[in-house]
Amino acid sequence: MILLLRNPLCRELKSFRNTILKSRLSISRKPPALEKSPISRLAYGVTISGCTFLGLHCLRTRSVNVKCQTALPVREISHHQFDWHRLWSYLRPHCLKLLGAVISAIVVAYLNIKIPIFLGVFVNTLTKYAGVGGATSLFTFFYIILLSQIGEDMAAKIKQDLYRQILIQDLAFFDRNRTGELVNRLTTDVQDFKSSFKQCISQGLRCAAQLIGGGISLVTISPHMAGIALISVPSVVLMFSMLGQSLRTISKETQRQTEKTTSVCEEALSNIRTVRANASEYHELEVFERETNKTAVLAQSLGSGIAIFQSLTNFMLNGMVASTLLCGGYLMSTNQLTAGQVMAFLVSAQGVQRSLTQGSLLFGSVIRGMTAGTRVFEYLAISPQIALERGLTIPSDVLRGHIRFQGVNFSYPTREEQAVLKDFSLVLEPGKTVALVGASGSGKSTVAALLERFYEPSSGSIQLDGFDLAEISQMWLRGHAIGFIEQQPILFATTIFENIKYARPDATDDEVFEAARLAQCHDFIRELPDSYETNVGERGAQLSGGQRQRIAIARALLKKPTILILDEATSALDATSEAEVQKALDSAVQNRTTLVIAHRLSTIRNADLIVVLNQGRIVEVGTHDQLIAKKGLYFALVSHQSESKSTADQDARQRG
Ligand SMILES: Nc1ncnc2c1ncn2[C@@H]1O[C@H](COP(=O)(O)OP(=O)(O)OP(=O)(O)O)[C@@H](O)[C@H]1O
Repeated sequence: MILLLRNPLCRELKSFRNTILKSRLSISRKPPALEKSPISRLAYGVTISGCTFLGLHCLRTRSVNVKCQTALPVREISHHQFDWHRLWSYLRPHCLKLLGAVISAIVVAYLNIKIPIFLGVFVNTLTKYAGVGGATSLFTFFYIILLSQIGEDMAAKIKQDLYRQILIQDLAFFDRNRTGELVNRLTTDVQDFKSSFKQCISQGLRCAAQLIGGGISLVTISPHMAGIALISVPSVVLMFSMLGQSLRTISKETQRQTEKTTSVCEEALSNIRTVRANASEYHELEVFERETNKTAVLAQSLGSGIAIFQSLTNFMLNGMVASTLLCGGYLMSTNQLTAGQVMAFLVSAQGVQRSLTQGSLLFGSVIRGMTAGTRVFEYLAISPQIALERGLTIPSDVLRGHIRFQGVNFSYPTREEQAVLKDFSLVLEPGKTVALVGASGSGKSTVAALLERFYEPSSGSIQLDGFDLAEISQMWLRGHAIGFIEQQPILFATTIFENIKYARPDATDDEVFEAARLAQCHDFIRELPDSYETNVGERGAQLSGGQRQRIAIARALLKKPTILILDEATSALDATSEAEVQKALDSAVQNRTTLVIAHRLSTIRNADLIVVLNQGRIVEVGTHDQLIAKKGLYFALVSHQSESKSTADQDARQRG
C-alpha cells in the first residue's frame, strides 16, 4: 500500500479525482469576470471542456511517463479542487486563439462527418463527368465516322453518276468539252464538294449551335446590350452575301482555269509521241507554265477576297465587343446592370464572336464547295439527245443489213451554220460493198458517223431493214449490228486477248481465236513472247500500225456484225501492212453490208457501188468501170492519184 501510494501514477489519479470534484464546484459558481463579454463567456465554456480534455490527455501522458512532474504554479490550493481560475489566467491571453482552435477542431469533426457524404457527391459528379466526357468522345467518334462514311459514299455515288452521265452523252458533248475538263469535274470538283460538305456539317453545325446558344444567352443577360451587339449582324449578313457573290464568280473562274490547265497537260501526256516527234517538249512546258500561272493568279485573288472578308468580319466583331463594353459601362453606372452581368455578357459575346470567326473561315471552303457542286450538278442535269439504250432491236434472223439514206441533211451541233451533208440519198443492199470517195472534207466520215448514230440527221431519215434508225437502240446497233474499223484504231493498255474481247465480253476463247484468224492476226500474235497475253501498252503503242489495225478488225468481227464500216482502214499503212490488212478485210466483208470510206482508190475497185461526194452532195454513183467511162469527178480523182503515184514511184526509182 505504501508502495502504491508512493507510486506517482496513484498520486496523479488522486489529483485528478480532486480536480474533477473541484471543477464540479467551480462550474456551479458563475465566475464574475466572465459575466460581461460573450466572447469571454464562450471562451470560458470552451475552456472548461478543453480542460477536461486536456486533463484526460495529461493523465494519459503521465500514465505513459510516470516520471513526468506536474507544472502547476506554486499557489495555495486545496488538495481536493482543481484551480480553474489559475488555468483561466494562463489561458485568457490566448482565448481567441483557443477559440479558433476549438472551432477549427469542431469544423474538422463536422467535415469528418461530411467527408463520406461529399465523397459520395464527388464520386457521383465524377461519374457524371466521366459519363459526359465518354458521351462526348463517343458522339465525336460517331459524327466523324458517320460524316466520313456519308461523304465518301456520296462522293463515290456522285462520281459514278457523273461518269455514267458523261459516258452516255451524245458525241456533240465530247466535241464541245475537252477530256481534261471532264476528268477535272470527276476528280477535283467532286473532291472539293465532298470536303466542303463534311466541313459544313461538322464545323458549320457546331458554329451555328454555338451562335444560337450564345445569342440566347446574350438576350437573357441583357436585352439592351444584346440589341446593340446585334445591330452589326445585318451588316455582316449583307457583307456575306455581297462578297460571297463575287467570290463565287472568282471561284468559278479559278476552277475553269484549273480545268484548262489539266487539259493542257492531259493532252500533251496522252500524245507524248506527237510531242516528241515535233520536239515540242519545251513548248508544252511553256504552255503549261502559262496556264498554271493564270490559275495561281486567280486562286490568289480568291484568297485575297476571302482574306478581306475575314478581316472585315473580325473588325466588325471587335467593334461589337467595344460597343458592348461602352454600353455595359453606362448600364453599370446607372445601376441597370451589375458588374457580374456585364462580365457574363462579355464572355457570352466572346463565344458568339469565336463562332462567327470560325464561320467566316468556313466561308471560303463553302464557296469552293458550292462552286464545285454547281459544276458537278450541271453535268448531272444534262440529258443526252439520243437515249443510249432505249429503242428497237431487230432479231438476228430478220436482220439483213439493208440501209437507206433518204434526203439527209446534216450540220454538226458545234458548227450549225456549216451544212456538211446536203440532200444525201443512198441505198446499201444487203451483203454488198459501197465505197464513198471524194475530196478531203467532202463529208465521207460524216455519212459513217450518221449510220453509227453518233449524230442525228438535221433532216431526212436513215432506215435499217425498213426501221427508222432513230427508233433503234444505239446500244444494240453498235453492240451487235455494226462493226466499225477506224483509220487509227485505239487499243487499251491491256492484253491482246482482252482488246479483242472488248467488243463482246461474253465471247468464248475459241470465238476470240476465230475472230483473230479471220482478221489475219492469229499467226503474228502466236509469235509474240506472251502470245495473246502480250500487253499492247498505252493506246497499243507497243504494236505496229498494221498489227493494231488487224487486232481492231478482229475486235469488230467478234461481234459477227451484219454491217461493216471501214473508215480509211488501210490509209495509214505501208504497202506490206496494207496488203496484210487488205487480206483481212477481204475475208471480213464477205456476206456483210459494207460501207468503205476510201482515200486509196485502188482498194475500192471491186466495190459493188462507188459513190462520189463533193461538198456534202452525191455527184456520181456507179461501178468503177462505169465511173471511169463517165470521165467525171471519179475519173479525175483516179487520174490524179495515178499521176501522183507514178511520180512517187519514179522518184523512188531515181533515188534507188
Ligand atoms: N465533229 C465535228 N464538228 C464539227 N465539224 C466537223 C466535225 N467533224 C467533221 N467536221 C467538218 O465536217 C466536214 C466533213 O468532214 P468529214 O470528216 O466527214 O470529211 P471527209 O470527207 O471524211 O474528210 P477526210 O477525207 O479528210 O477524212 C468538214 O468540213 C469538217 O471540218
